[in-house]
Amino acid sequence: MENRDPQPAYKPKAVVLKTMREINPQTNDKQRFPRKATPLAAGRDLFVMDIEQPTPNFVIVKLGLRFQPPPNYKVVFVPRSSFTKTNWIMQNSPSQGDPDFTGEYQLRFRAIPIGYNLKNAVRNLFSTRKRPELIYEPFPYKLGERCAQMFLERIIKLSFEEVEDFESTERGNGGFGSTGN
Ligand SMILES: O=c1ccn([C@H]2C[C@H](O)[C@@H](COP(=O)(O)OP(=O)(O)OP(=O)(O)O)O2)c(=O)[nH]1
Repeated sequence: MENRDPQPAYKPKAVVLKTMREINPQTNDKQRFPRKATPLAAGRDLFVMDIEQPTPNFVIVKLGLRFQPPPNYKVVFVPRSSFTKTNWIMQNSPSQGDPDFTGEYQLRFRAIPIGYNLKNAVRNLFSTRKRPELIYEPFPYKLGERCAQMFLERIIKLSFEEVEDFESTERGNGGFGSTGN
């Protein structure tokens, strides 16, 4: 009998992403390669391959990866949703990787203060040795742990057309809550 399945399995052809790895001798871990958490996951999880913390509220994570996407593609990095359980943010999320960028990818994170050290604040009034007044949560990801996810996206070619007016819309200039809660 003829197969009349209205939704035949969609098997898109993979776009090949040329990849180079920076192996950190400290981890020397080739296993930690962009990985899907489940077979149908949309993104590939990324691992902390190197980490620097210049200040208590600033962390640079090196992903140990360089990519050369085909010309009309870019890589995009976004945090894992579980990251919202922490008081850290990926500062330029969603971060974009240009197809002509050949360096090692890094992600930059900032902490939101979770408290105030009153004792240090008072001490700072009387001392030249400054102590930290704001309190931050420790950065949640350690070397080798999953820290974000990546996507490959098509770049849409853009050209601008300057016009005098737009077709009117129901929303018009309304934003920032104009449609109610
Ligand atoms: O989180 C990020 C964001 C970007 N990049 C790399 C890839 C990207 O192609 C390049 C430049 O990024 P972008 O154009 O967003 O940065 P910019 O601040 O405009 O700097 P530039 O003058 O280098 O373009 O930096 C990262 O490694 N991590």
